[in-house]
Amino acid sequence: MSNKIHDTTYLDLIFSEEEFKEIAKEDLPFKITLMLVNRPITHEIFDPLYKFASNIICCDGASNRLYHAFSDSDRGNHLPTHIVGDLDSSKTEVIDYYKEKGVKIIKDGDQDHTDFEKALNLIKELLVKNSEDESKDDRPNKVIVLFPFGGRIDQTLSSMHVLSRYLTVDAELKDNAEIILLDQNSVTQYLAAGEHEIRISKNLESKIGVGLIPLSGKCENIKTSGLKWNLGNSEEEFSSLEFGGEIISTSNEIIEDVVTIENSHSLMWTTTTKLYYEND
Ligand SMILES: Nc1ncnc2c1ncn2[C@@H]1O[C@H](COP(=O)(O)OP(=O)(O)OP(=O)(O)O)[C@@H](O)[C@H]1O
Ligand SMILES: Cc1ncc(C[n+]2csc(CCO)c2C)c(N)n1
Repeated sequence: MSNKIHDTTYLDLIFSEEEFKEIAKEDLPFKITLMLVNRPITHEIFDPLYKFASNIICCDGASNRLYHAFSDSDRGNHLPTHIVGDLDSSKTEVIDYYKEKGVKIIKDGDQDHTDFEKALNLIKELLVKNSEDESKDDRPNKVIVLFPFGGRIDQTLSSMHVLSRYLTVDAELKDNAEIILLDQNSVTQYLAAGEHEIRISKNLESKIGVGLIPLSGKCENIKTSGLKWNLGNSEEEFSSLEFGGEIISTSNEIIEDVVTIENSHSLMWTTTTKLYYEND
């Protein structure tokens, strides 16, 4: 059982008013790794994050997205650090361009695992290796998976499945990093079984459009505080949530500065961004 603080207030430093933008990425109290999947890149999300990222990993065809997201003159200022996958989606000219610029290209033809999983394994290697290094950068690691939603449902559910496994079966990455899934619409993370304290970013996340959704079987016992519709009320100490069962929690709202969640089984926690409500 884990007892953890999930603090996305660090996003306020990045999606902030001008005063924070002077900070160098080396001066951040944490290290950012970006993982791009093969979906359209939104500049209002990507550009501020890029400035602060130490590793930028493209899952295969995400390399084409990054290449075409910037003009010829600006492309060299937005290089990834790694491209990983079976490389059946990356264009040859794109790979050649990035190779020439010194980007690490890691080809893995395995057809039983997605490029998403291959990229997560690479991140695990990079972060775990770093944590064993003498001259290590020992700041906490924030991994941000960019633009994972809104495309193919098989790919999206596969990404959720892989992440869920990383929290339950293979905890090595979880122990070395905090992973969020981010696009212009939502901020999503997994909560392993345990007790959690959640603090959201004021600049990016909205207090409405909140969800608690179990994706790894039934969450037998759950109790929350700080939400408009809490689970486990005064009469019954715990509630249960089950995808396809009686209830899951969607369109919930945050009403206190800190949300607490006590859950017997892992869950997905998701908030909606302010950008979503501004653009909808
Ligand atoms: N339409 C999509 N919707 C959501 N995620 C996607 C979509 N297409 C690709 N991805 C994500 O980006 C990663 C890289 O995708 P890419 O298109 O390069 O390879 P792929 O051959 O389609 O995927 P894979 O080989 O992983 O099955 C995928 O592993 C997946 O996580
Ligand atoms: C049961 C099962 N279903 C689908 C695939 C196919 N598959 C899964 S991941 C992937 C992409 C590799 O980049 C491919 C082709 C499989 N191997 N096993």
